Formats: sequence, structure tokens, C-alpha cells
Amino acid sequence: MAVYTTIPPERLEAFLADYDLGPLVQIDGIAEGVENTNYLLETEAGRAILTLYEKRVRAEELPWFLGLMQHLSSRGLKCPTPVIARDGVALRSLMDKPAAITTFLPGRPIAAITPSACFSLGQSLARFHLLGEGFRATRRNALGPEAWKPLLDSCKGAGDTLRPGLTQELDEAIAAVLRDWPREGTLPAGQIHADLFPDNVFFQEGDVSGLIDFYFACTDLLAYDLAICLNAWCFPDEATPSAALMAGLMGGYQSVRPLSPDEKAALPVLVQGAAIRFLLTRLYDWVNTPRDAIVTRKDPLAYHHRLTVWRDDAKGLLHV
Ligand SMILES: Nc1ncnc2c1ncn2[C@@H]1O[C@H](COP(=O)(O)OP(=O)(O)O)[C@@H](O)[C@H]1O
Ligand SMILES: N[C@@H](CCOP(=O)(O)O)C(=O)O
Repeated sequence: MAVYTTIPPERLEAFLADYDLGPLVQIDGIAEGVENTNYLLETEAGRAILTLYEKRVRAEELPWFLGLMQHLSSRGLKCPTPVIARDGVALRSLMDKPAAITTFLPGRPIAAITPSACFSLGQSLARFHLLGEGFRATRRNALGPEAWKPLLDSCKGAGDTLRPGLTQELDEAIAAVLRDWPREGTLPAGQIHADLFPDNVFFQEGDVSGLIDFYFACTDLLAYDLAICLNAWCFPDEATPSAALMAGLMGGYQSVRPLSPDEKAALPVLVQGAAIRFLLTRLYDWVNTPRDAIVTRKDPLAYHHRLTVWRDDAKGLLHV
């Protein structure tokens, strides 16, 4: 569920009066998503998404996220763009929470991941990276390598209840990955999406029709974004890697932005880092989400499987 805040009709009407969208035809709460409250708005001007930003997104960072979306969509990336109100401002307040309207994107997440879907995803990811070049403001990755050990420590050994020995194993894996992590300035960096999972990519007739959910986006290594996608898209049963899906993703990406030899050489450590990052945030949520919460907790061990696979032979699997 992702409707944490309901809006009385008179508050909505007053909010919409600041826009040039015409009268409201219909409003529906959107069940998908976990972080924010999302509504599908239908006005005389067409469809749009109304988002009320809930606790986990820091209000002071919203101008950066909205600015990046505006920058990328105005340069042709298929992603939501903030709708500007009559006073020229996109980020507003509704029900005492930050709120914004963004454009609606057609399409749906893909039902079954195929090599050609991965190719199309790779192309979109590379375009994101190239088009992000002109967006100068930066945002540090709050879930980057230096955050992993504190995140593990904050779980206070709870991982061992999911898998005996997991805490120590992760402690050692983090240390090993940090030792090999590319030094600052050695690989191309820029704006990355950082959470481009299958639920955040819409498809129409087999091709990507839109990228959504920019609220983990940050400034980091471009190849790390590809490493996140290799984890999220190329393990169809959550444990076994698919060579065909990886080839599709790598091929699509490199058809738009070829990786440098240094980026290729770093990919084995970047995929391990990406597996650790999602394992840890899922573990944190596993420990800290009340059992009766309506949100479905995601399985941390799915990323332990991936980490094991990468540690075994990332170089061979990725052909780098
Ligand atoms: N621009 C958009 N166009 C169409 N649907 C959208 C758009 N943005 C969000 N949605 C819908 O809202 C859902 C939740 O959005 P998302 O940004 O993933 O929320 P959360 O940040 O809460 O996880 C998506 O799965 C999708 O169905
Ligand atoms: N993609 C992350 C969780 C973040 O969820 P989202 O709904 O905001 O994309 C994971 O799978 O662990």
C-alpha cells in the first residue's frame, strides 16, 4: 500500500487551484510503492501523478530530485517531469507535507524479463548517464560504501537469525570490497538512478517507455548503476545468474555508452558492492519493519545468493 495520507476534497481543490490543469475529473490512490503517497490524478489537462512525500525522503533534498527529473526529461529521457504551478514553483505543500505533481508515464513494469528487455533497459540507463552530464548539482550517495559497515552494525547481529554466520560473513565481505573499491577520480562519475529495479521501469511493446522513482538518485560511479541493474535484472529465480540477460543488459548499455577498460576491470567489485548494499538495506528493513505492517518486506537473502555468485566468478560471468 502506498496511500499514507488521505486528502479531503476541499484541500485538494484548493491545492489544484494553483495549477493550470483545469477541473479535477477523478483521483485514485495508487496501491504500488512503499515510500510515498501517490495518487493518479485525472484533470481536464490529462493524467498526472500527485505525490505527497512521507518521512523517509528528506524535504531539503526534493529540489535536487525534481531538478534532475526536469533536466533529464527536457533532454528527451522518458521520465516524469515536475508540473509547474502558476507561480512557477513545482515543490509545494499539501496536508502539511511536501507535495508535487509530475507527468504520467504510459506503460507497465515488464511481466517476464527477456534479453531484449534488458537491452532496451541498458540503452535507457546509458542515456540517463549521458544526459545527466549537464546537471551540475551533486548529491552524495547516502548508501555508498562508507555507509555499509554502520548499517550492518545497526542490525545488531539480527542477520544470524536469517542465516547463521551472516553477520561475520558480511563484515568480511564489506572489508574485502572496500579494499578493492575504485579510488575517487579513477572512474567516470555522474548522476545515477541507483534503484533501477524492474518495478521502476515501464515497458510498452517490449521497449522501455519510462523510468520512475528517482528518490535514491545521487552522484556516484556510472558503472555502479550498471552493477545495480546486473543484480536486479539478471537473476530470474533470485539465485541463478542468466548469461543471456547479462549479455542483453551489457550490450544495450554499451551500444550507447561503451565502458572504458578501467570500468570493465572494476565491474566485478562493483557488482559485489551493489549486492551488499541491497542485502543490507533489506536486512535493516527486515529487522525494523513491524511484523503487522502492511508493507511486504523484501527478502535479504536473495542478495546473499547474488553476492555468493559474484564472489565465486564475477569476472567469468561478466566476460570482463
Ligand atoms: N510518472 C508516473 N507515471 C505513471 N505511474 C506512476 C508514475 N509514478 C509513479 N507511478 C505509479 O505509482 C507507483 C509507485 O511509485 P513509486 O515512485 O515507485 O513509489 P515509492 O517511491 O513509494 O516506492 C508505481 O509503481 C506506478 O504504478
Ligand atoms: N529496490 C529496493 C527497494 C526500494 O523500493 P522501491 O519501491 O522504492 O523501488 C529493493 O528491492 O531492495
